[in-house]
Amino acid sequence: MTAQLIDGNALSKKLRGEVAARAAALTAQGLKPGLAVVLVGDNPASQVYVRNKVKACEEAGLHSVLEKYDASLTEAALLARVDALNQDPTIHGILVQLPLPAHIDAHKVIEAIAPEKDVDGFHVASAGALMVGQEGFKPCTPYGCMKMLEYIGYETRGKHAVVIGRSNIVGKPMAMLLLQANATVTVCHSATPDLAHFTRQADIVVAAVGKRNVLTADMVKPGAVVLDVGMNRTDDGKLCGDVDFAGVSQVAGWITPVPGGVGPMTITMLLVNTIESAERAAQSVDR
Ligand SMILES: Nc1nc(=O)c2c([nH]1)NC[C@@H]1CN(c3ccc(C(=O)N[C@@H](CCC(=O)O)C(=O)O)cc3)C=[N+]21
Repeated sequence: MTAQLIDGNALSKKLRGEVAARAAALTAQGLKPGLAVVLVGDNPASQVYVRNKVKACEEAGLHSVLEKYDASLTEAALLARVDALNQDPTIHGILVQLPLPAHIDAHKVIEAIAPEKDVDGFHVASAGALMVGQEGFKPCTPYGCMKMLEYIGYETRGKHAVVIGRSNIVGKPMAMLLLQANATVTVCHSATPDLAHFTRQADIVVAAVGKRNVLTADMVKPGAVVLDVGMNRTDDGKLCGDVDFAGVSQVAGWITPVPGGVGPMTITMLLVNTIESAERAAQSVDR
């Protein structure tokens, strides 16, 4: 292994400590920051993620409410819950865990969240703000990736970044953040004919496809930074990313592991967005 590891757990520990200090200061002022997590159905992966989010809140001194509903919950009932949380002054962030059951229109639910409580950064208003460079919540996973680049002191200006994947929650916002950080950005996806042609030119590769071994050693420029957003399982049930870690870590300069890389950073940035939202709420009360 020649690449240096970008340790998402270590960076998370540092950043969550900062969140905890800000949460303590707000709490002392009489405003306890609060996150509501809404889970519909019994997707086993979602159960684990949601539990991790609630646990992270507790450890950082944030108040959290977990609302669990069974898969038969109607769209109207969910929209009514979101509206109640929008009105609730003890809640500063609302996260509706995805995926939602097929009978519920996820877009409709996300658009129902008040943008000032959209700590996932999934609302069209948040996406639009990111696109035009206005203030708004950044989606947690790409935001966490940018923090990892900052952590290793990586200068993105003038570098070529290749993002593999074009989802609304990772690929597209990742490209926007890198662009804002003065990188030259290429977005590749399932219809890109020769992926390796692009990745071989990249100083930064972000793999966000959801498929194992999308990126192999022969596709990586020596010294490149490789950020692995994938969350997959090997045949024997172990968690793994989109990157062939064993091979790519022989060529790359920096690499994120899975687990212990981007995953914990996603939760960390959720806490950061929530504390930010609570601080904004505190300021609007002060005035
Ligand atoms: N509204 C919404 N917001 C989300 O942010 C959201 C979502 N829905 N739906 C599902 C995905 C997935 N996601 C993860 C977050 C952290 C880890 C994480 O901490 N992973 C650990 C390992 C966890 C394990 O062992 O399973 C790691 O990589 O080290 C993983 C996955 C957030 N998501």
